[in-house]
This record gives sequence, structure tokens and C-alpha cells, in this order.
Amino acid sequence: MIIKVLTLFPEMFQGPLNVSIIKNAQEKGLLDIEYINIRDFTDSKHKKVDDYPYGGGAGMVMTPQPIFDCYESTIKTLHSSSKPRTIYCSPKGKTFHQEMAIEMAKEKELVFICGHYEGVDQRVIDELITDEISIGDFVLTGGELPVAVIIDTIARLIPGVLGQQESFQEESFYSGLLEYPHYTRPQNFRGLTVPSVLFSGNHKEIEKWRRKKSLEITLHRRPDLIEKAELTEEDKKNINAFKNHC
Ligand SMILES: Nc1nonc1C(=O)N[C@@H]1CC[C@H](O)C1
Repeated sequence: MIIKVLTLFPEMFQGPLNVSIIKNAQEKGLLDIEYINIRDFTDSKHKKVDDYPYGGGAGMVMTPQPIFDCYESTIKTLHSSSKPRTIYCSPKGKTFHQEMAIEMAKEKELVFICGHYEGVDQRVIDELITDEISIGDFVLTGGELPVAVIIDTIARLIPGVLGQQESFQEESFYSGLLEYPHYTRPQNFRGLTVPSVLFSGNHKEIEKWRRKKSLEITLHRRPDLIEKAELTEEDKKNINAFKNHC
């Protein structure tokens, strides 16, 4: 997958997307991320990339010219003949969700435009953006962190990026439920022990325990997911048992 990130602050990505799994994915050639500095495309002699909002109000808005020129220059380097999927992050966007990541992970090329300050001139969104996405109901100083979150979520779904392909199949929002608790060595840490079923070697019992824990955690924290999940008869029995104990 080829990802182009248009931003005023490429250095912001050197931390989260240049270590561990995402770094390895790039080294293995599974992912190619390029950061293009929007400021390099301004025709302002003072290198301005933002201005005061028409109509007044607090903050600064990123001007359209550098972004349009940066975008048009960037898409010339892409292979797809059609307009690439171009994502802009803002609280006004559709709330990001694992299903969206699964769908985006099928793309060969993605372009991200990072707003900063109060955001970008609306004409950028109207003309260039295919997907306006929010990572939650709060306001950040820029779109770089949401873009890093989205890239991380998508990248780990690319075949070969995670060591064991099945490791994300069971994860939260894959089976429709929240994930079961994880434990690792030692069995006893400061008197805190691991549920014995997990080192029983009985995989059927382990799977039953994990499913039961997923149901219990989901029922308590995200009952809305229970309504949408595919449940077996045993699941339904367990849910009723949890409800009767509450
Ligand atoms: N919540 C969010 N989910 O995606 N993006 C945001 C977010 O707060 N964006 C900031 C708004 C103006 C600034 O430019 C960037």
C-alpha cells in the first residue's frame, strides 16, 4: 500500500509510524508512506500557509492554494488513473470504526491531508476530499495525530504486517464483541495469579472461557455491541446468566 501524507509537520509522524510494527512493514515493502510538506508549495513569499478566517473569529485557517498545489503534485506520482481516496480528519467527519479500516486496507493508494490550527478552507474539503473522518468527539490542534491513528489501524490489517495473520481476527470489533483479557508469564506476579484454565492446555475450555469473558465485558461496557453481534445459543444463555447475577 502506498500512502501519501500532506502535512505542515512531517516530523510529527517520525515517532508513531517509524517504530515497531509499522516500521517493519515499511522495511518489508508492505507499506510505503511518504510525507509531503504543504509549506513547500505556497506561492507566498513569506511562506504563509494560513490566514485569518473571513467573517472573523478565533484562530487561523489553512489557505487553499498550497494544499491544492501540493495535492495536484502528489497525485501525479500515484499510479491509479482515478482520483485517489483522500481522507481529511475533523470532528465533523464520520466516526472512524474498524469496519472502515478493513475497507480502506483494501485500497492500493491512500492520500491524507492534515489540517492544522482551525482547519482548512472549505474549498479544500469540497473539491479534494473523498472521506472526512473523525476519531472522536473532541478537538485537537491538528489532523496529524488522527491520521497517524488511522494509518496505524489500516496498516496492521495489510496481509503480512502482523506476525500471525490470525492475531487480529479475534480482536475487538472483529467478532463483534470486546476482546477477552490477556495474560502472560509469570503465572504468579506479586501474588496476582492467572486464571488456571489458560495454562490447562485444554483449547476447547480456553476458547469457552475467552468467549464468556468477551460476552461479560461487552455486556457491561458496550451493551450496544451485543445487540449487533452474532450470538450462539450458548452465548445467549451466558448473557442471561450474567444479567440474572447483576
Ligand atoms: N476529533 C478529531 N477527529 O479527527 N480530527 C479531529 C480534530 O479534532 N481535528 C482538529 C480540528 C481542527 C484541527 O485542524 C484539527
